[in-house]
Amino acid sequence: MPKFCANLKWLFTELPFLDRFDAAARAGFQAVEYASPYEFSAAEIRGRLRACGLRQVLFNTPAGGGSGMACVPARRDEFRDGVRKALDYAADLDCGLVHLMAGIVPSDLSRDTAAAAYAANVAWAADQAEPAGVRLVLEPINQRDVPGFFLRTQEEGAAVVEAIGRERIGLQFDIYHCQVAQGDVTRRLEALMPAIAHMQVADVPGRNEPGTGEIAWDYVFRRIDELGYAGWVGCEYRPATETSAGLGWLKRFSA
Ligand SMILES: O=C(O)C(=O)[C@@H](O)CO
Ligand SMILES: [Mg+2]
Repeated sequence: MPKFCANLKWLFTELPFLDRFDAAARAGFQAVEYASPYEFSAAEIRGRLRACGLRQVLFNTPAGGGSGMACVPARRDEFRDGVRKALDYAADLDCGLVHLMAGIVPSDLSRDTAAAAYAANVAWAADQAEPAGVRLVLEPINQRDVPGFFLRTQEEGAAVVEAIGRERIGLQFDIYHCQVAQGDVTRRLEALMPAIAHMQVADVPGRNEPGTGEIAWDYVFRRIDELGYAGWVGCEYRPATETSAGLGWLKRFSA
């Protein structure tokens, strides 16, 4: 069974954000991820991580009021400031992965222009991240949840990873997005595993706990193990009722 970390943007939302670290630790998680630490000082978050004995696995570059901006040429300076800020937080929180948010292609921009900006921004960011000991990850997001998001498929993300170098950046394979956008999840896991640096899970269609929808998680988790994936899997789902009451799937699928 893979090792799971709690996504504190989606889980334990019954509590204020800084109280979610203790709740995650009490629920048995050893690591956490979330979208944005920036509303708090790194010292505040570091204090919670240390008090709860939790590891910080991942967070995102600043979203810029949306889903990032790496594909938008006019926002390059804002993008670069965000990467620098993310790397500062990553150093303070001893976080090895940062999700570089691609952004939505503006309606007046051609996809080729967005792709050129994205490639240049990812390359620049990888040059900043490498000496900081941070591996950037790129996540394709389905077009139903985020229409116009730049990275649409797992293969598009993997192609950028291969172009920049998988030892420098990786693919954030969110099984929920893969199922919604493309399906054929385990074949894509098999084909793209060398590029995958992080995974996330939620069931389809409700984006609730594994076991509440159409995905055969016992088979998927078995294939992830058989493929030798040693990274973390983020629990990025909306609890169907209350977070702790919904954690039974961890036992159900690990039996
Ligand atoms: O939406 C998702 O899926 C994520 O992983 C977010 O962190 C990106 O917005
Ligand atoms: Mg995700």
